[in-house]
Amino acid sequence: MEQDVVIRLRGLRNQFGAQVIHDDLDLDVYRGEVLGVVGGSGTGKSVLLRCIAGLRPPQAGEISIFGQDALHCSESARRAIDQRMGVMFQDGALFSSLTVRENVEVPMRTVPGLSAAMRRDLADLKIAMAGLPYIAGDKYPSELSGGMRKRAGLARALALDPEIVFLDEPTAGLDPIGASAFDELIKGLSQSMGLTVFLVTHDLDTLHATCGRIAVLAEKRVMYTGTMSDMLEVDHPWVHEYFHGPRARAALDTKERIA
Ligand SMILES: Nc1ncnc2c1ncn2[C@@H]1O[C@H](COP(=O)(O)OP(=O)(O)OP(=O)(O)O)[C@@H](O)[C@H]1O
Repeated sequence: MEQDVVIRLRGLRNQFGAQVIHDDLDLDVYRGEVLGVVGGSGTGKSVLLRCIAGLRPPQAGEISIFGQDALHCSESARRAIDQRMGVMFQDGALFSSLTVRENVEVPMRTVPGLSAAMRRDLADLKIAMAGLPYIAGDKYPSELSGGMRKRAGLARALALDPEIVFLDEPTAGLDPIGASAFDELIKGLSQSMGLTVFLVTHDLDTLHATCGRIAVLAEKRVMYTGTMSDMLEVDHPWVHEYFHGPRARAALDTKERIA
């Protein structure tokens, strides 16, 4: 059966001044999958995420999202695309002067006809979906632990019932227990809501626990895509070191112990 492509990138080029980050980059993301995006530091994983999420335009190439040209459409068409996607940044990127509930309500303010009471109820639902206790809604970001801030960032990314969520290093800085709880949360949300997840990570445990497919950024493009088993067969030096190094072996041991 043909898979439904929700994000299609072709010939993408991103550069800052003379520094070319991506050149002729192609990638397809399928509906309902959790795609793990990996690559050495500075290979442009975050830049790619921001580019697809509409936060910076590429210098060249095509981005199609939900079958629509996301670069050359009207502003209202782009807004409609954006409303179907949510982004969670590394540190949650929450507004420090707003409570968690108010943060989660921010994207809802763009939706006409939602009363303040409805926004509040919906925000509480998203806060619960992200695994936070009800009381967290009244807290300010500075009053939360790092893990709770990430969950609050996830609740905000889920605010508009997105079909795609972008997660930038969701487990960075979490202790192993917090990280594996977050992995379970992502997996659960993806399975229960049919979410497509574009997940930038360095975390091999997260790749094992949540990702059906992996895309490797190297040499300015997506060099390999495939399952974890496919990655183990790749003989590119960085890919081999990453998937066969000591940390990879430890992650594999953990996975086998849990299975
Ligand atoms: N706004 C910017 N202005 C200039 N250069 C930038 C900007 N944003 C990113 N870069 C450069 O683009 C390159 C890719 O950055 P990016 O943050 O996407 O890498 P990454 O793969 O996510 O790295 P890491 O794994 O270390 O987080 C880096 O060399 C970075 O310095």
